[in-house]
Amino acid sequence: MVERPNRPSALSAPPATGPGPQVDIVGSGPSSKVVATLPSGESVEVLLYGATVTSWKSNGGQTENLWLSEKAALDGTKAVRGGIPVVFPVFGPPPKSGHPTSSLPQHGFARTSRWEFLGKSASEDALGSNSVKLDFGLETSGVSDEARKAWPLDFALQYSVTLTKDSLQTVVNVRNEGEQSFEFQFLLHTYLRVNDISKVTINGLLGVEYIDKVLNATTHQQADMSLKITGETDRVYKSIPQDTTSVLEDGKPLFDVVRDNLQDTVVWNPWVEKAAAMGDFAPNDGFKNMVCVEVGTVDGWQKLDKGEVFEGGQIIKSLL
Ligand SMILES: O=P(O)(O)OC[C@H]1O[C@@H](O)[C@H](O)[C@@H](O)[C@@H]1O
Repeated sequence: MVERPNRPSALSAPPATGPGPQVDIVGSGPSSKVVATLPSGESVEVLLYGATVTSWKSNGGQTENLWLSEKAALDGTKAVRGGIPVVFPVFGPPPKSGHPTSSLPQHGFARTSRWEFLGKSASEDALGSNSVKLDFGLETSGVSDEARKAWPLDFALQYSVTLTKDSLQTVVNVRNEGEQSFEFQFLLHTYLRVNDISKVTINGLLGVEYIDKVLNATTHQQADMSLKITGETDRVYKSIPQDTTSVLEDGKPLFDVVRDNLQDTVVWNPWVEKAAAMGDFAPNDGFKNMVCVEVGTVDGWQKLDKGEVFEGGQIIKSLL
């Protein structure tokens, strides 16, 4: 073999590519869901009804990070009690009258509409770690006649759910497809699973102003570094400067919830009486195993003119 002095050195071999993520559509009709599993075992399940994430497992598939009620309706008859329902175009009860959302039900129609699965894209980083992104779409033509009549505006939502080994990213893209401008609110109603609510602390809200819905919607300021849940809690933290809200249990970090272009966060736990009053909340003492940390834009309204787009979302890191 002729030796060439300037022979290029051998290119390093590309990393061996193992099997990629598995994505399946399971079930049929209103119960259809998309299930994605990484080769390392982590998984996510997204019901087409509401594009509701109903399960997210990390640690090779051994740790469920989301709380889902044992009585959650998963057949498209009712918004899912648990997981990550998508709230759009209004948060909470709509303004009583005089606003375009006034005739809509609490939390709008996105969580009770059937979304379309737009497809998956998988990727692998330099270290061979996989991720998978699932895209879902909902537009004006996909909502019920009732919802369209109540909010007759042309919109398109794209919702992307990306699973990595230790995180779940959920991002929405809202587009005004019509001639008229519109206003909306958006929120990701995430039910995080915890072992014992009495040991949970929530950090990252110090100094932030909040509306306390349990105290007649009065305004307060978070004075303690750590928020503890010791009773019914329903607070809207507004315009939070720091982008991460951390959930700890027994002093150990459980989750970091990182907001992207969403300024507000609702912290909700129904506690004993409210939990018992909800027909789809089970078991009754399930409130001990969950806390909702709901990122969103719900203080005031986002306005989109014709053709404009808004994008916002979260990354939840499982730190267990
Ligand atoms: O029962 P729903 O409509 O799912 O709402 C649950 C809770 O959702 C929270 O986001 C609200 O702040 C609470 O006031 C509300 O009770």
